[in-house]
Amino acid sequence: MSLIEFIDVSFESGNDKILDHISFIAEEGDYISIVGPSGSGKTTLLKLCNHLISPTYGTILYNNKDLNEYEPTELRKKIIYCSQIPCLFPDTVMDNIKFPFQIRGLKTDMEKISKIFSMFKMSTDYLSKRVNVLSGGEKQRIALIRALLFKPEILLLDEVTSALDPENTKIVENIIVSLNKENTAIFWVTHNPEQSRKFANKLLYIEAGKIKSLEVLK
Ligand SMILES: Nc1ncnc2c1ncn2[C@@H]1O[C@H](COP(=O)(O)OP(=O)(O)OP(=O)(O)O)[C@@H](O)[C@H]1O
Repeated sequence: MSLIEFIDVSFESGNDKILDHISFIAEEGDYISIVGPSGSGKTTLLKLCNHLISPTYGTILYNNKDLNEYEPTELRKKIIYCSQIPCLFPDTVMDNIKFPFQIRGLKTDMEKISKIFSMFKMSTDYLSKRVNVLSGGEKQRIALIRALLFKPEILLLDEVTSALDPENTKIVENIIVSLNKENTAIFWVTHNPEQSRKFANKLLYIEAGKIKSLEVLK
């Protein structure tokens, strides 16, 4: 079943065509690797899916309904974007981790938090640390933990292992694969050729704002 559908979507800024009339369908349970040269429009595509930006032409459907018809805050509980440079509040790790509970009007669940930290093989001692003392790789993992506390329908990942060592990259990849098995659709922008083909069922190749191919891998 169609989960996200781009129908003739363009994104322009001034005279620049950043995405140029692209159309594709992502289905439930898809794991799509998005690849292409630097500046080809990959991040722009992810931001459109999350309604952080809007198409200047064309339509995006989510569950067969125009993305514009969803209330952005509600949409972003279901479609979560993790940027390459983690976007964390400049407070403690705990302040960041509490956020997904707060926006849902829920009490912070320490058991749930401990469980997810252990999945990432991270100590909960990080909770009291301030974000500004964390390394780039630690920030990437904290942002992922925050994104995964409540299972998204679609997870948009933008080079989220770029600052991680091979061991932590493997841990993150395994977590993402398990999540995909539980039916979360994954869109993963990566410059790592091995990572792009290992787990995905589709490979979307973008060049100069156009889709050059959508290869079915499995
Ligand atoms: N809002 C905007 N206004 C103007 N130009 C933009 C805007 N957003 C992106 N661009 C430009 O569009 C192009 C595509 O950007 P985008 O970040 O989507 O590329 P990318 O494929 O993700 O690149 P990378 O692999 O380097 O992260 C770039 O040249 C960028 O500078």
